[in-house]
Amino acid sequence: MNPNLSHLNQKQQVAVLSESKQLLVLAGAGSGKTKTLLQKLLYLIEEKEVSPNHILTITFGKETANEMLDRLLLATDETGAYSKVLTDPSLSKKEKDLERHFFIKKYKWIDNLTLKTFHSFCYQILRNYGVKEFDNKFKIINDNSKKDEFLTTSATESATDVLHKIIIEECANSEYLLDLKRYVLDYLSYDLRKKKNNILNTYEESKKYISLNGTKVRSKSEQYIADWLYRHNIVFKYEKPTNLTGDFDFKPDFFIPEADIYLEHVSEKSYPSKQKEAQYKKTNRVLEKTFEKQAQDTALFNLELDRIVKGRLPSNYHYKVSLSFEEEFKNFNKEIKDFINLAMSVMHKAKVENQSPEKLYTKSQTDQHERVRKFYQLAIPIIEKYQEYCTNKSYMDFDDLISKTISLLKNQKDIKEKFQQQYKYILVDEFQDVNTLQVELLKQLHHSENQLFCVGDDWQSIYGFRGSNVDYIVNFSDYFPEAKTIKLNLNYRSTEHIVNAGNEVIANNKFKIEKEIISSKKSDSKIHIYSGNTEEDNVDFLVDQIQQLQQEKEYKNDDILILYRSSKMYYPYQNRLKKEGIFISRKSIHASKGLEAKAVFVIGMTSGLGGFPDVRMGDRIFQVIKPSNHDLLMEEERRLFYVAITRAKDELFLITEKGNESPFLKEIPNNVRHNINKPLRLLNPEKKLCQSCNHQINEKFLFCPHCGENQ
Ligand SMILES: Nc1ncnc2c1ncn2[C@@H]1O[C@H](COP(=O)(O)OP(=O)(O)OP(=O)(O)O)[C@@H](O)[C@H]1O
Repeated sequence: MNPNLSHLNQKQQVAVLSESKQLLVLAGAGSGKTKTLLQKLLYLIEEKEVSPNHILTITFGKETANEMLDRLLLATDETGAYSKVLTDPSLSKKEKDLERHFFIKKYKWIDNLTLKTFHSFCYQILRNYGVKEFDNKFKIINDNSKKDEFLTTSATESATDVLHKIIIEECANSEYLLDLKRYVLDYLSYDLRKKKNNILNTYEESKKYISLNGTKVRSKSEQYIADWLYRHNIVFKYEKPTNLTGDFDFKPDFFIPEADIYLEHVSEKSYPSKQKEAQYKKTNRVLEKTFEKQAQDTALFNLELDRIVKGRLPSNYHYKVSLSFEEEFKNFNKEIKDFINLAMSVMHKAKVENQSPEKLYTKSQTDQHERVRKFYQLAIPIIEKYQEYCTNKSYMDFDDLISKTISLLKNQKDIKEKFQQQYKYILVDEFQDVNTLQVELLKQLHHSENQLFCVGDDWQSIYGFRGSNVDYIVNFSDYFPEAKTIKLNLNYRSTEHIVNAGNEVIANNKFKIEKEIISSKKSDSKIHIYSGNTEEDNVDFLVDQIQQLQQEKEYKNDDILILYRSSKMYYPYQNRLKKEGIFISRKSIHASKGLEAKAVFVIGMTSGLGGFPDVRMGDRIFQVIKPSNHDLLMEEERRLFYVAITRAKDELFLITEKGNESPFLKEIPNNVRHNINKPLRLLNPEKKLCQSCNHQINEKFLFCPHCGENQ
């Protein structure tokens, strides 16, 4: 272990040596934030003789925590044995994890460090000290996502299972069930909506409203009548072909057999009903009429419908219908799933923003749209019951881990003091991605006499959609008033063209901290921007360039990285790369944080929906929790682009489609770009076709990489 500060540049050294109680190390990509944080850790232990027990290091992902542990082990293990473990290709990830565990145990000082993710840190606190706040033998409930961090203490049921169960229970109340069904029919059922929007050309197709029992009717008011009858357990026939006198066929709007009543609803669109009325009269039948005007006021309309059937049905006709969830929703499994997913997202977002279901409900009811109000009327009771259920079963989800730890520290001063005394140094990586709960937790843990050391890059904040808020880093001193900031502006990773392109791109964002990042490397080549005429051209180009890098520059698989905004963009490339025997790392940009490679290909640089940027404002339902803003979402997309291009050390390729280029490409300055528009055939005239399979190959190849035939 050697905290040799001469490896650091001057500003990095200042950060390591700083005694500030609240410090933000703010830097551009590749400027050594992680390196500085680790050096700080080593310096504290080695030079300042701080006990590892007094240091808390927090990271975002488990991978990053492991990477930091690896870097500490490598710096400590002078035998070289750990280095061998890490580079041993025969060891699986699981085996390497196990080895890491053994090595940590061997080096006591590393074992005594608290180097954890926010979640695993809170998990540990609640297990050991949370008994007054919650059952400390809690289990983790998650939403079917891949987090396997706490596998051994996970609940056997998922959050979705629980919500589903609760909805079924809630539907024992017929009012709730019918309201949910109305919501599903009105707002979630895609097939019905599709039908509604179609041009209606036949009389039958113009029945575009669907009532609770599945009857298709012609107007919203008729739907209301049908629903009212169904809710009151009254059997009815709609537009049943009828002939009362034997010489005239017609279709009454409604017929209620039990009461022997015919009901016609009259609106401006109704056909004249004189002939029908004559039939009823001739045969002495009871005809009742309702009018469109009455339907405007549901309270009055209810009374009117009640008056119509009163006295003609058994007196208990209005007794609540007993309906079964299974029966009512048997054709709507997908819609119920969508409703549950929406309720889950709302619950998650509300927790991250620290908003109670009660408060959310009140806010939602002032929304001008019925759909939004109705959603919350249905979802809030479910969310409240879900919380009760989880408490009863001692379940906690990932958000609860943090919020319960916060309330533990707030409610129990002795425990809070214990942690404040213990953690004299709190080091936080990737600070740009914190959310409201995480900032609150840090405030609770940080004592004014201790040091809070945060590193991050506001230009790389890309998790706003998951609840993180770039404001915490941009306005750090609003939240930590004693704060000092050190800016690291020397990029060690990328060539000057790439660094300049990054600076120029991010200059288009308004909500940021100004910094001028400088490169430490001269550029050999410009940024390659390829716009093919077809998808095939793009695939050809990517394959060709990878082969050239491998053959001419001897790049290994690890030296090349393919990045995309969304995984769909990779589909056209997938099979071809496999066919060509090219096994290169590929990642979504969100998952590429902290990574670097000699050559980076960013594919799918197109415009429009599903391209890049891909700004989606989300469902209005979420606006109740936190209003979204198009410009801010656009800035987050641009930061995502910045993260993508700054992963490249030497070569950067941006692949787009001619005529459909991403607007971000225009932001790359002309003096650092190399535009390529021609298809590969014209680019590389020295290419030839394989004699056996006709595949286009490099002139120099002795065999075809596609079919293997000698040339
Ligand atoms: N003072 C330095 N001298 C030489 N190389 C350095 C120095 N500081 C950092 N580096 C190198 O620069 C590269 C980037 O460093 P590091 O990963 O710590 O940056 P980062 O700021 O965390 O990056 P990003 O935020 O883009 O993921 C690494 O290869 C690292 O070893």
